[in-house]
Amino acid sequence: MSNSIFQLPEIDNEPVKQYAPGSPERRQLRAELARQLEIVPDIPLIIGGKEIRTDDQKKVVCPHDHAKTLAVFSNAGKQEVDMAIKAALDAKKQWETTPWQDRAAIFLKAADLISQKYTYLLNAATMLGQSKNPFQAEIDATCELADFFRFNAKYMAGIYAGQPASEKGVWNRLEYRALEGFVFALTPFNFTAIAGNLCGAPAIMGNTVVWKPASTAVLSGYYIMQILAEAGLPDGVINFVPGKGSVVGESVLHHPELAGIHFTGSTNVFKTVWKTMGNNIDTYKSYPRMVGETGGKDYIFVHPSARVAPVVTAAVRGAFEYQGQKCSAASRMYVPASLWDEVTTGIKSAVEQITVGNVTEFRHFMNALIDEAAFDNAAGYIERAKTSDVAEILVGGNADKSKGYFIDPTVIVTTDPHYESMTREIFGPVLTLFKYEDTAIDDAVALVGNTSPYALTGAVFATDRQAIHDLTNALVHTAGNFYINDKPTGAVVGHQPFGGARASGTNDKAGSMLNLLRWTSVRTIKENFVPPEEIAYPFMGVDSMDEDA
Ligand SMILES: NC(=O)c1ccc[n+]([C@@H]2O[C@H](COP(=O)([O-])OP(=O)(O)OC[C@H]3O[C@@H](n4cnc5c(N)ncnc54)[C@H](O)[C@@H]3O)[C@@H](O)[C@H]2O)c1
Ligand SMILES: N[C@@H](CCC=O)C(=O)O
Repeated sequence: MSNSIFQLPEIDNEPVKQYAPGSPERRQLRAELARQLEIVPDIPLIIGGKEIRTDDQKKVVCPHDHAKTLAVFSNAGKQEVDMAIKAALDAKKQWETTPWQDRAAIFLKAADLISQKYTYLLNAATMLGQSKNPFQAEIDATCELADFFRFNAKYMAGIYAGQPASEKGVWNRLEYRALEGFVFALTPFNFTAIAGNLCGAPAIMGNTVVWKPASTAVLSGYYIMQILAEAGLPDGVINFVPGKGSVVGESVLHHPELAGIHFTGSTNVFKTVWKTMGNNIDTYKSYPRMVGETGGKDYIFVHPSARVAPVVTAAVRGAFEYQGQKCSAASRMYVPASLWDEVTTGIKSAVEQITVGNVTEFRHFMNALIDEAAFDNAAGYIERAKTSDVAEILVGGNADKSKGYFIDPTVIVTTDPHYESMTREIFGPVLTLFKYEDTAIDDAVALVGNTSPYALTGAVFATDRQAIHDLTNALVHTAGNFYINDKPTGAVVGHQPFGGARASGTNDKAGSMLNLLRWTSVRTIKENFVPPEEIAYPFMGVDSMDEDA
């Protein structure tokens, strides 16, 4: 029985633990890292709550030490993907009719498990498997994931409270149904929180999910599944099927009951998925919802009135935190000639202080790139810049993959605003600077919008209020997350809903009500308490024959 309109508990952001020397959290994290380095979990597929293993075994390795196997996992084949779809469809009836407060309670409990009992488990798995330092793991695997789960409960309740007006004698209601069918969550390697949210957001709205994690993030994904099970998520609501994208995609994208895709990853993969779905449109029972957050070529634009110290900090943190493997990472920067020497000197000297290394040595600001393909791609840009006529390396430029996939933070300076590292997403620790003449500022502003197809994040630095106003207007379509005097990374759930447009995605704003709205299909119900019994309209009741004459 639930004869109440329940209020959720107060929802707040998870505080960030600092891991300072001597702190208890630092000790506990170290112990958990050591424990995880001693074991090699054998990760199964999880379908309908059952653990399933296949002969197609793969490894999760430490990016900072690629000879070290962290876990082994089963890859799904077609048969297992079909089982996962069936499990999602079987679980649907019960889950979509589960009262909203029970769905909310499961995710609120999961958030508490993430932020307390399992914080070191998830943070350590994210550090070792995805190569994050303690701070980057904490803001991702603990804070952002717990925030997504808690704020989604709040947004769900807010959506459900949205009801229409009713005229006298009538009750109009909106029923926020789950989508008809199952949702496919296709998740990237770089944020444990994003992976959890791409499954969690549709699920809290009553949908059931087939989840294909990135192969390099299977370990943290597996722990999310275990936490959700402990929080009470029924079997089959989320089905965990690591596997090759094309194999998993083949069954899922051709299934008539595909109700939506919740994707985060590269632009090319999303376009491929979209094209496949477009070609299959006659197969589907409904028009599947397409929600995709994709790549970026994020900028920092420095106005001549800017203060240099914050620009330097934003450039270094924005470009090199997590080795530049954030879709939001600053990767191109426009600097006025009047500030050029000061800005480049500041960036160079800050970058020279950065060390790159093993995640278990807490002194490093940066760690390894996720895998060899990511390493080769970023190193390629650096090597080409070394021999380019229009580019040179200001600082950095070393790369070594012999033990781990390490690349030094690297700053390229170019005289060509359309040079390849100004236009293409690199997804590595490479920042490119372009100097503009102060007198040609309008041309430089125009470059921001027409240099790359992306429009994810961007930052402007200025102290002149008119300049801030003008830049905000001139750059209106260049970024879905626009920052004034701050770095373009580090959006917080409930504070800066996240997502971009153009080639950067459908801009359905993760961490907001706007995203959850995509996972519901509304039924409007009109109930008439006094149904009319007359067929004739009132105007037909004439007073006399004269009136019609
Ligand atoms: N805009 C955002 O919010 C956001 C956030 C995080 C990451 N990203 C983007 O994600 C990318 C990095 O993540 P990634 O390397 O994991 O992305 P990716 O596109 O390589 O992979 C994303 C997911 O798609 C799967 N996949 C790959 N090829 C597939 C195919 N042909 N069919 C079906 N599935 C396939 C992968 O296995 C993975 O699970 C960057 O481009 C980054 O900008 C965007
Ligand atoms: N939401 C994150 C980026 C996610 C993409 O990788 C940020 O704002 O930095």
